Amino acid sequence: MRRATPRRGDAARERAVGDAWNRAVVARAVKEPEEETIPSDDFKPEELKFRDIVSLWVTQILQTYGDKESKDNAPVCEGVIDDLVGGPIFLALYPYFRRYGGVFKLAFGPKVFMVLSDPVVVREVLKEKPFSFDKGVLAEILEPIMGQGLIPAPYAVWKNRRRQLVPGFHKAWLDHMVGLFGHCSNALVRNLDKAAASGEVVDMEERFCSVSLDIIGLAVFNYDFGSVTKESPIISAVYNCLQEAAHRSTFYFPYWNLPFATDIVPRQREFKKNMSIINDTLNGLIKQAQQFEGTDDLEELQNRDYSKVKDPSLLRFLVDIRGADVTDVQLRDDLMTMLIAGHETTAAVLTWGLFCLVQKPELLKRIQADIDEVFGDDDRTPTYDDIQKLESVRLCIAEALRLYPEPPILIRRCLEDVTLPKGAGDVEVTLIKGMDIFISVWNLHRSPECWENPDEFDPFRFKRPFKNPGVKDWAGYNPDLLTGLYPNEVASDFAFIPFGAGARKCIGDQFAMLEATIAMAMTLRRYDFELQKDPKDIGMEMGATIHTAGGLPMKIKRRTPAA
Ligand code: HEM
Repeated sequence: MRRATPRRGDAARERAVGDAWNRAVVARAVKEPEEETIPSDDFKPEELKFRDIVSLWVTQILQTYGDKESKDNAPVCEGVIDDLVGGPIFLALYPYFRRYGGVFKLAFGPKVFMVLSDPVVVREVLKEKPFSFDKGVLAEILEPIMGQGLIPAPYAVWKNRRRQLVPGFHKAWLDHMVGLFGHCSNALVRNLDKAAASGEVVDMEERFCSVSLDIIGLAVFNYDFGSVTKESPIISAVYNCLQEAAHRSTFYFPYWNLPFATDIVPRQREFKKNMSIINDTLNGLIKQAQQFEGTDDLEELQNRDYSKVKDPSLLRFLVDIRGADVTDVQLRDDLMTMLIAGHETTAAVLTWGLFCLVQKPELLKRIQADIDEVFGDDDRTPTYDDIQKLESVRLCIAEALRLYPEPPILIRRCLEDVTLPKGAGDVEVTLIKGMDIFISVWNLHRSPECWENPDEFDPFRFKRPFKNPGVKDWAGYNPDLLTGLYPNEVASDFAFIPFGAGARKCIGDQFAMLEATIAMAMTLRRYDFELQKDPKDIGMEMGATIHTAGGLPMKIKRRTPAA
């Protein structure tokens, strides 16, 4: 099996690249603009991927915005910029959160931004006042790739598109997707049989990336990347474009907008070529879908028998349901956004989930026994009902999302002044119009104020209530509210937000939970795993996101499920 995208090097090299990266961008933040117009030579972003973009959003904000003196009332954490480099920024923010609390202003060098890690405050921003914020610098960096797709889209576009996209994830379609997830996960586990027989070490992160890529391609546009078995030119093009977005963010001026830049500058030519590959493929798929006249009756679409539908993709649904005002460009942007948003996120939770489980052999045995109880020795693919019964697997996925949220930081920019509730803090802070905000999902998910033994992998914590009157107006975690596939922001009163919350919450949360539960259950049912590296060396990458540095090498052994 080969991975569709270039692999990263060893952990030391990862750190070197990341270090150079952070130093280049942070150096830019503290130098006068005229001293430097290009990043230093030691920074080579060739292997940056989508997940690294988050790091850019973070560092971009560090470079561009903030007013230390503004009348926001927030505690100010001052320091030297070097304290923030040398590791992922979201990790560096954790000790400051412990020292300064759930709302503080980080002022390192000339730059300032607000860090929010308090559930009551986060509830206010995401749920109560979602339209007082936009995606700020995140939208600026993603726009050349995702265009006006849902993630970067400004409010006016977002409102329209969200209304059309959400019905696409209806019950009948998700039920049908369960079959697809089983089919693709089956290919994954069959492929692992060879490694189990030969004793070969496999990188499980790579395998999970491939299966989630194949799933998103088929589900969203009925396109088979087949990445479990071969390389894919289109996905390499996607990654290359994301790298270019990363590269662009290190420059002071948008030279790529200069006349002829896309024809003269080699990397701009490359970018243009890759964007053409992606656009040609997606446009071809859109045209193909448009050739067949379907019904535009939403009720009929949502109730159809998907087992009889030739093309059950989300694209097909969007083409059928599209309003007269939706252009092909908008459809392309929607597809591109979903391809990016729905791929590595799911691969990451599977990777970290397995990483945590192999370190707890007793727990792993218990989860495998639960899986055996549902399937016995029947080697079938899971149904929707099975997933409901597989509560402990779902809780493992949720717990992996708590400990390793992807993305670990949500980014916003204030469109108007917003006064925050106090939460665990003593003072009332006002977010000032124009200010950049990091909502630290990482801090929230590991806050000792909200979780017992927050660093412990303990999936069954979600079965126990937790309260802390010290966080004013926080309802605590209530397992009685655990009704859907995972313990969401309602059950945790915004202490657990792996899929975000409020109006801009992830539209693929159910999809992702079903997919991850099936892939995890089918993998654990068939194999035992032995980690081939010291867990301490399975570090995080330098970006603000959290894939492993160097993969998840495992030896695997076929197991016999209990009848
Ligand atoms: C484990 C898997 C996933 C995780 C952890 C995840 C996480 C998130 C988060 C945190 C947000 C909110 C971002 C913000 O508020 O700034 C988001 C938004 C989004 N996600 Fe996901 N996601 C996952 C899977 C998916 C999948 C499978 C799809 C599509 C098939 C998807 C599509 C989207 C879209 C379109 C948005 C933008 C929603 C909007 O702004 O209205 N995600 N995701």
